[in-house]
Amino acid sequence: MSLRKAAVITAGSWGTGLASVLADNDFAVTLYTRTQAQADEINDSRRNGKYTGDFVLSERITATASMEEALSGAGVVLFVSPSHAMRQVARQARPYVLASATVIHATKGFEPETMKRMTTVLAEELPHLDPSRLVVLSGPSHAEEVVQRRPTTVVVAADCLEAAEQAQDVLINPYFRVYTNPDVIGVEVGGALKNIIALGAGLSDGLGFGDNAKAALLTRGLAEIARLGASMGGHALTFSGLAGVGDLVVTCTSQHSRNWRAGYLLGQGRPLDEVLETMGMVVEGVKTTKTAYALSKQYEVSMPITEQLHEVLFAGKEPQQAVGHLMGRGRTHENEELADAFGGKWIL
Ligand SMILES: NC(=O)c1ccc[n+]([C@@H]2O[C@H](COP(=O)([O-])OP(=O)(O)OC[C@H]3O[C@@H](n4cnc5c(N)ncnc54)[C@H](O)[C@@H]3O)[C@@H](O)[C@H]2O)c1
Ligand SMILES: O=P(O)(O)OC[C@H](O)CO
Repeated sequence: MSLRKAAVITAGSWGTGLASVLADNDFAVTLYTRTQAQADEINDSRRNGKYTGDFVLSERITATASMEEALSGAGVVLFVSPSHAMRQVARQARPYVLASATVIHATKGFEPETMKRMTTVLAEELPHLDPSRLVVLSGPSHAEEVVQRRPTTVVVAADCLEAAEQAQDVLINPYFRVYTNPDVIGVEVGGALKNIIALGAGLSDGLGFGDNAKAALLTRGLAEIARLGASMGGHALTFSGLAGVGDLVVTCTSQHSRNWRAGYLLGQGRPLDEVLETMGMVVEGVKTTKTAYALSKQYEVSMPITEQLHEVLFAGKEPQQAVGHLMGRGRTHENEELADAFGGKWIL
């Protein structure tokens, strides 16, 4: 059987997870690695040790440190680099990405310097592509479970329905269920912002708080995500879907989560630099906290959890003090819109 060709850029944990899905879906996959040593390891041992441990990669996956070789003839291209590296990686890829390719990104974050979403960065760096066909993939999906073919659901969004359906078509299989969604902004913003709340949930667990605190963080965190997301142009319903609640739940409750684990170590009193060093993998929530804090000011949206986490991460505030601040704020309604909706019915 002649296999269709897909390229996955770059070869971290999620890149490896998605390469495995594509290999299972009858693609010959080329995985772009940052170093020749990593490509050699993958090709020789069928393992990507640093990122997916002992998981044995499909024979259909080949690694290369050459961007040209990775992208040559690829009808499907997946960008999965950390958000801070997306522009550089896309620029490097530009000469080799076919104009006809289905281009999907699965990165959760904003460009730190510009606060731009990843489809914006890709549209700027790949000007020969139709921007309405750029697809974002998001949702509750830890690579550790995807490589073991455990049931997982995700969402793909694009302005162009046909492009979203093409992405759905190449990725869906019996253990990887892919839904389409028209809300590119909502899906990208939801996927990025949940990492902040996951850091907070880890911090809460590291401090020894209980399930009540975590449920509060999830619920009030979702309110913040939806407020900023809607101000940026996302649709409220997206935040109650896979790219909102779904991803928030998995990232705040799973020990696979890099963001939760980083928060947990911070909660145990470890300094941020040391935590990031220990993790060895990207913890998107740290840079995203800085961006979301700035966006909350720009859009004049109240984001108290993000604000307190920002103080803890970047201004040396003690986590206990941040919790005291959150719990001791002035009294408010749970939801202003709901209070307004019931306005006539309150007994005054
Ligand atoms: N790991 C998961 O389960 C998972 C699931 C869904 C989404 N994501 C998202 O996918 C993205 C990637 O996460 P990950 O967990 O695979 O990260 P990772 O740390 O496992 O891997 C990152 C990869 O990017 C490469 N890289 C880092 N900096 C680079 C640079 N400057 N230039 C080129 N390459 C560079 C690294 O070599 C590595 O191959 C993140 O936005 C993350 O939020 C991850
Ligand atoms: O491991 P994390 O915290 O980077 O989260 C990975 C995915 O976004 C979970 O859906």
